[in-house]
Amino acid sequence: MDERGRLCVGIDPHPPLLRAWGLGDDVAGLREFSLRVVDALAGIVAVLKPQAAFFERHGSGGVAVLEETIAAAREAGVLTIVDAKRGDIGSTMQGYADAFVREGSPLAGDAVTLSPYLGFDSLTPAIDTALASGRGVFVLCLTSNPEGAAVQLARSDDDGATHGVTVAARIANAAGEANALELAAGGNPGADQHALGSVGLVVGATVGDAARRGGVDLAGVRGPLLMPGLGAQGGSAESVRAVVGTAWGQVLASSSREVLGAGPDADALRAAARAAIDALT
Ligand SMILES: O=c1ccn([C@@H]2O[C@H](COP(=O)(O)O)[C@@H](O)[C@H]2O)c(=O)[nH]1
Repeated sequence: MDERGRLCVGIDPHPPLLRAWGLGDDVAGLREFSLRVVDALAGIVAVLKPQAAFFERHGSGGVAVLEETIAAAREAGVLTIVDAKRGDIGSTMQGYADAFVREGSPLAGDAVTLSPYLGFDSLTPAIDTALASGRGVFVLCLTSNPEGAAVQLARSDDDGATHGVTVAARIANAAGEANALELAAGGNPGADQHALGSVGLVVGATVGDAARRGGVDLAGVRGPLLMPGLGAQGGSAESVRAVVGTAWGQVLASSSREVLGAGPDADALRAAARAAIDALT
């Protein structure tokens, strides 16, 4: 990010995009699309984010393309976040951890997105496995879709001590605690205020003042903020700034359809990505 800026481009091979690129909605089209995106953008963006759903919908052949895409990105020197949004009871979570963040797994990028709906602590196997293999996780906190707030900004009143704390704030606080432990274990218990831990949050570029309303201390998380929603969902560099306030140094904003829609021409893809990077600078 220091070298290339704050943009992540999602690899979301929607059927209409495949068609617009002159490709079939099949495994061959998926492969061509994904490898062209890696080839065009690997040298200029900080991170690529393949959306697992659009690979899985093609069955085992699609999953093989996801593996090939992750390997191609690694070979080309760009980080990947596999957007899989996994979450389950702890014992099953270890299976997801082995798939998505374990060293040597063909489905492991540099980080994976996780859903904390079964409780933040159910994610421990994935967080531990990620840390052990030099990878990271991004936990859903304030998602970009309008339906998310009903759950994420709900306030719990299940015990007197935490009465009125939002779900999102609990997630953010737990991520902050994990990062504080990691940073302290690394011999940096707060001396470098800019150091970030490996447990990031997903915070939509579209959520406006939800962090303030939900009592979510984004700067206090001391982890990266993956911010989808640029472009097609209405988010912009300005809306990102409004969402994060003083946590700007943690931002990795993400766009899929808006950048991908500029293709299939590689120069046009690169120009769209550069424009987004510049806007975020
Ligand atoms: O809160 C969230 C979490 C994940 N996403 C994912 O990001 C991309 C957005 O695609 P666009 O084409 O830029 O809208 C997509 O893969 C989502 O599943 C999100 O949008 N919001």
